[in-house]
Amino acid sequence: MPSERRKISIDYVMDKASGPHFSGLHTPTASADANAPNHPFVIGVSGGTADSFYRGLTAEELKRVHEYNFDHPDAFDTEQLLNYVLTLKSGQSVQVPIYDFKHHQRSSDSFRQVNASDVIILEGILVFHDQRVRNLMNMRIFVDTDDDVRLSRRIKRDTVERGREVSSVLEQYAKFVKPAFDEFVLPSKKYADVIIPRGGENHVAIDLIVQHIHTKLGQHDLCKIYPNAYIIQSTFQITGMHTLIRDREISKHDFVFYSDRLIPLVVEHGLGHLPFTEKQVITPTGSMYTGVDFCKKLCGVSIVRRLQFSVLFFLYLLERFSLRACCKGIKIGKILIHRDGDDGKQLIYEKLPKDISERHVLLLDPVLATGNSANHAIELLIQKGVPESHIIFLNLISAPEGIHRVCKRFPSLKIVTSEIDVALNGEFRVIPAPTTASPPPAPPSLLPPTTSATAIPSLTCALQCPHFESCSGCTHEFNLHRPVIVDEASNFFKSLGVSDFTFDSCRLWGWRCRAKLAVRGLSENPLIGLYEEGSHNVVDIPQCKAHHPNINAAVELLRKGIRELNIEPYDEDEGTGDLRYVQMAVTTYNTALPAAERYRNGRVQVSLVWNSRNEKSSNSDKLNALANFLWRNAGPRSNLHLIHSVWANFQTSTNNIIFGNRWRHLLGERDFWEHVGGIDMSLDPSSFGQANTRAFDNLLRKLHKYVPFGASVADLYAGSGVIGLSLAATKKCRSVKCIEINKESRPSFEKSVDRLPKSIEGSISWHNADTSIDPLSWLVGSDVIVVDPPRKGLDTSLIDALRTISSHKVKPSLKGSSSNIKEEKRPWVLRERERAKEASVQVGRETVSEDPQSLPETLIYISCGWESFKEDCKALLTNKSWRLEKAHGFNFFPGTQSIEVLAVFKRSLKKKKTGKKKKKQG
Ligand SMILES: C[S@@+](CC[C@H](N)C(=O)[O-])C[C@H]1O[C@@H](n2cnc3c(N)ncnc32)[C@H](O)[C@@H]1O
Repeated sequence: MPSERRKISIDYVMDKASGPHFSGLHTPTASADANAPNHPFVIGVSGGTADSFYRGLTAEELKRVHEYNFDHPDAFDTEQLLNYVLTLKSGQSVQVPIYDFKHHQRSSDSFRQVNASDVIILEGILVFHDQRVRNLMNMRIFVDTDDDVRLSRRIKRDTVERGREVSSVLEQYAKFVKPAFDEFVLPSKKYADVIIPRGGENHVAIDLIVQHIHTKLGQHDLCKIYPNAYIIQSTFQITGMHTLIRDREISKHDFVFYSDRLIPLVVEHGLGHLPFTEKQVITPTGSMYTGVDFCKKLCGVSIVRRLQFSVLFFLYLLERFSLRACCKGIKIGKILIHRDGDDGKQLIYEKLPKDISERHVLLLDPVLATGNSANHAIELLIQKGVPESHIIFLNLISAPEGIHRVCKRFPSLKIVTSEIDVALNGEFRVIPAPTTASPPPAPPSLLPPTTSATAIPSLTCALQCPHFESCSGCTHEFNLHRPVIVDEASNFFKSLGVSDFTFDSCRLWGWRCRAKLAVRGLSENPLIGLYEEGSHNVVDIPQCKAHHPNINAAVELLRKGIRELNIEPYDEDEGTGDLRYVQMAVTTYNTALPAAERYRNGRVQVSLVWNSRNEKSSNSDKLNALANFLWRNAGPRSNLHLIHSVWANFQTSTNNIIFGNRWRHLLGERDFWEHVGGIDMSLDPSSFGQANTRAFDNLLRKLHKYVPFGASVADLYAGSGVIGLSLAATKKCRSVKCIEINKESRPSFEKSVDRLPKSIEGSISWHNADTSIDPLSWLVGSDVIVVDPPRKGLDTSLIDALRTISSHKVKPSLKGSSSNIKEEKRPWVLRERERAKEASVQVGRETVSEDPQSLPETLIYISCGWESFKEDCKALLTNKSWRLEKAHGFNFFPGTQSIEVLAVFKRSLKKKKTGKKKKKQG
């Protein structure tokens, strides 16, 4: 970034902040209060003193002013500070008091007007002291300045600006300032998101922060920051077209159709920036019309890389149809950027008209990601003599990083785009803005990941949650897009011969669609959240950054209901109280809404875990009242249709198990559907469901690649059978067996099977069984085994069976149906034959379509527990019965160090001894 520009933005912040430490920053074209954004970005800077909010001293205090501790939190009017920040946040201006240091009073006749702003900077040495103030901040910065430097600055300020003696400054420093700093200020450092060593001279840190704020200001603000960036006016039509072309499931026909509609809009907008000359024509009625003449000398240049089909196709459409249709006689050129060279940006080819320097250039690139290739191409055009101001850069999707990079470097060039996404992820793919509800598509990776990019804590991917310190839900605040464990995983797999481990990120915030929260505290002040690390204290987590926003909204409503209806939260020590836990699960399955709006409008299934044996217990009136309260306020008849359904679970045991065995559906739709892995899946509240639905969908789609069409599959630890059913539907499996210990999952399986396409002919069954008992019987007869165990990993008996499977001989008696296999091999089933029959569900053809003698060739291990996975993986590989072929990681739990792993193992086939060898041996 040119230093001159950097200085401008910082000076601007500083300029506004130079008053008494409470400042608003308007981006250059932001208008006053009326247009202030709904959510200004509040930055707390612990560095100076919050002079504006000193209390005026009483007559008594004035008498002994030398003993008054101005550095104690009590010296400030925190309530007023809180009020002012809230007012500014709500879009109204405030009149900040001015403190008179001579008389130790607030000036009665003057104040400073601070208008509502996009960015509010709240500066003061103690601004992190009060939790309520801290919670209002989006970002907390601690300026770490050396003690000596602080003292010398204080001496200078108090003697020069406040007319005090050096000796009195020193006395005050030793008596009050330093002790208060050590007692209140230093400990508050832990609340900072960013600590800046060396204070304001640290330009690298300040630059990072400024960049972060720029990103936070959002897409339209980028256009305010860079007058050379233009975004075409968004309409539902345009968003709709984006939604369609970004959908990975779009048909080719629709992709062509909608791209062909969208691209000309960008091109037309770009053409509007070309210079024109006035021209007069005579109309057929003989009158004169004064208009303009188009710019004649034009050239369209596309940036070409080795890209996936969709991007090349975009370019093709851009050139052939949009440009040629919009601008008759336009010349076309190409710049090929080859990314595999030294630094991934080596230029290898260019084909441009000879007179390019005389032309206006429309530079075309469908996606502007990092901006590296674009800058490279622009430099080349400038070298060829094209003036910077003659270049208009057109693209469909831009990442803020790319806009920053190009606009800063080439301020006279213009960028026209149709959407600006939120950011780039760790793999330098654009992350769609939150309004885009579809999962991130797979736009091209424009650069290979570099180590430096992952080493810097990414502020754009920071959690920024006020509950981080106390809540046990998240363990990591930065680089949500790439948990540190990914590097460990990558090395682990490399050491096992898999060097192409990939990691996919998805939503970084609002990803959790299923949350179990404890309810504790008092009815007038309920705490709804998770346990504090290592304790049984529940931390209230309103507005959790990981939760789907509608879970947060439902939690707030529940809190209100608890208060209004006087519901007693559970008391663990006494075993008393009514409401123990709540499970909130979001369904984004709503076919009445356009796909892009489904995620945002997800509805919440609320399961209230009630401290009683059943619905006839004495406190059940309150349960019904609470359910009705939720339904009345956020059910289908309310303005805010948030709640999908309400369930009750009855639990009285004193152990830590959340759910009891008894469930009751109280209100709303009974069935809860989600669309994942290409199928509609029903999930009862009692069955296991993945919390990160979007990331799970990504995983399933990857998993499909490793299962051949027509395979027979055993899905162990199956839950409701989502993996098995998704394979049955997409891979037309010959047979699918799902094995699950929790019988509550069966109804979900049955309902989901009913929704499978009728064309599926294979046999599909679900068995209520413990995988660890006689595991071999589930393995034999399947080509592919999928295991998705809980965090603790595979049962030892299953690992043993997998390790020894190659030496397994199928007894002739085992031939026949799979149920025969069970009956022969598992005496406990024989003994309980009737019950076992009841516990299995079979759909599809009667004839069993697995080869009872075949042994699995592929093992797909899905793991949510990295440590146990490593152990299981080593155990599977030690006797060489399996080899690891592929491994992929998925960001299922942003904010934590957990990742979900999909590992594919292939069974090592024993080499048959050749006749030659036999002879030799003989
Ligand atoms: C991580 S979940 C996966 C469920 C399913 N694959 C899904 O994605 O929805 C693990 C499942 O294994 C089940 N389970 C745990 N131990 C088991 C065992 N010994 N035998 C069979 N299932 C078991 C649990 O009840 C749970 O449903």
